[in-house]
Amino acid sequence: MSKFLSLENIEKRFPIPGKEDYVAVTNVDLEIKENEIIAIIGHSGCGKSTLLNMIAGLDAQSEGAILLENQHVKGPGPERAVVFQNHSLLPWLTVYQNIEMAVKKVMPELSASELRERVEMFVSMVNLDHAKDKLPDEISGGMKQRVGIARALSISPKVLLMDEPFGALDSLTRANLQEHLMRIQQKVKNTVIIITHDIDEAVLLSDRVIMMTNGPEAEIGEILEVNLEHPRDRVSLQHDPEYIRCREAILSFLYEKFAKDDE
Ligand SMILES: Nc1ncnc2c1ncn2[C@@H]1O[C@H](COP(=O)(O)OP(=O)(O)OP(=O)(O)O)[C@@H](O)[C@H]1O
Repeated sequence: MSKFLSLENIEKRFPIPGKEDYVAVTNVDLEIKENEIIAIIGHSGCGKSTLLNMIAGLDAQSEGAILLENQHVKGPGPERAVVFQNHSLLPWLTVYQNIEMAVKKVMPELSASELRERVEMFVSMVNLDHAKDKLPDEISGGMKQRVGIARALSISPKVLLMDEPFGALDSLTRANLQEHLMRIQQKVKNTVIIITHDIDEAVLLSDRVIMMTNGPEAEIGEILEVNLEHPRDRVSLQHDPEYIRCREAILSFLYEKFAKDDE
């Protein structure tokens, strides 16, 4: 089987004026399968965003290669959509228009009716039909994040990259968005890489959890397989031995093997 997304021996160094380069991440080797959901977890500063930005093509690695379906990643592209923590919506456009703009840009060949159909499908997918004509300032943080997810998915990316997408939200809104994501993922089944600080979120959503050691020179410390069927139900999982095993493995990695004093 051909490879889907490969990170090959990635290192990222940042130049520091007057000093040696800061090596943020090093030796990162990872094969990600199509339709796989990967969570990346690690203490603050271990290079999670750095890694995601390189996969997004927003920043270049210093060493190594990133290949998506055998093509080198050299810059941003519509096959890799990103959702950030602070939903970067355009404030002067409505919910509908924010999604429409993305679709228009990536799929200029669509007719007016195909465009409308596609935008409406993604507005509905995140249950925002009632708010489609509102401006970002007129909706809640959780709703904004749903628009960000709909906008990212509306261009049919091969890979959805999420940098702590629910990090700024309260726990109930966060749980609600996780449900949305799981439901949508059952339908669209694309490959997802999600950065999180939240152990339960990592186990609930992902097929594998990539645990990073602390920086500088952060590396992949351990990779945990989450052997739980999708769709998952957060309530029944609480008592599932596999869920408990995964939680404990991450807790032990973060707070015993790679504990960090300043957090
Ligand atoms: N442009 C830059 N110049 C110099 N150092 C940088 C730059 N960007 C990131 N770093 C450093 O690289 C390391 C990794 O940063 P990164 O933001 O990827 O970590 P993170 O794991 O995503 O952190 P957090 O969980 O706090 O968001 C940090 O020590 C950070 O200070």
